[in-house]
Amino acid sequence: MPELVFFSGTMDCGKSTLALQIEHNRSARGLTGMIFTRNDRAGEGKLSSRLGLVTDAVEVGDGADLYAYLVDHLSQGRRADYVIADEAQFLAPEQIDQLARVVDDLELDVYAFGITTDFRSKLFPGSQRLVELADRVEVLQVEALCWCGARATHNARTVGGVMVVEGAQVVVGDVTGSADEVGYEVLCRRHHRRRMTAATARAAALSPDVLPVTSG
Ligand SMILES: Nc1ncnc2c1ncn2[C@@H]1O[C@H](COP(=O)(O)OP(=O)(O)O)[C@@H](O)[C@H]1O
Ligand SMILES: Cc1cn([C@H]2C[C@H](O)[C@@H](COP(=O)(O)O)O2)c(=O)[nH]c1=O
Repeated sequence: MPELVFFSGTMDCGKSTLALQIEHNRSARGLTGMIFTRNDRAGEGKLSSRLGLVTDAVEVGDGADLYAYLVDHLSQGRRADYVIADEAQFLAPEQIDQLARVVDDLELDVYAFGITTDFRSKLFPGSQRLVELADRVEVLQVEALCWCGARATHNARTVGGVMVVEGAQVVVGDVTGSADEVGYEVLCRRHHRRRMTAATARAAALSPDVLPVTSG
């Protein structure tokens, strides 16, 4: 039976790498994938991984109908044996419904990849719909780690290394942002709640307030 599978995790846990591996393994067996993405850091119409691999993809625009796109593609006599949707958190809930219809009516497997929650630990609407509709939700096995060594479960947005909690839900960026620009850092829940990033933890450790008091 074809399935809608949601591969979810924090930023930087290997989702796009797995998407590219699934694509590689299937195309090596002569299958053809339809690859959708939206707002990849590498630019429009790209699916990229931090390991350096990149492939072309169909950039999903606002209001695009993914089911109609596939029906049109197939009715032109072109092939699609399975579907990959990366950065699926950026898709609208209706587009997730369309992907579910691709599974049920076109009988294609759909593999969706995305982060579940935003920098405020709120569900992205697309991810919420995926959790509601997916046949399976798979959590990535390679764990991203918080600076404290615990498993990272949350995405923090940072400016100059300091966690921020105000701003638009969507701001494309990376976990390797330079000091003064908007970036992201993955944290465990404890440190996300305390808004303690690697930079602020380092600063706190160096603060004279926490140095041992010397007598005399
Ligand atoms: N230089 C490197 N050497 C080995 N693995 C790396 C390197 N850089 C990144 N990675 C791996 O790639 C992962 C990020 O992969 P990516 O597919 O871009 O993540 P995601 O799509 O989940 O944000 C990291 O968690 C790490 O495991
Ligand atoms: C937490 C959070 C992230 N984003 C953006 C930042 C990146 O461009 C993508 C995630 O990509 P990745 O391949 O999983 O690293 O999402 C955002 O727009 N808003 C957020 O709150």
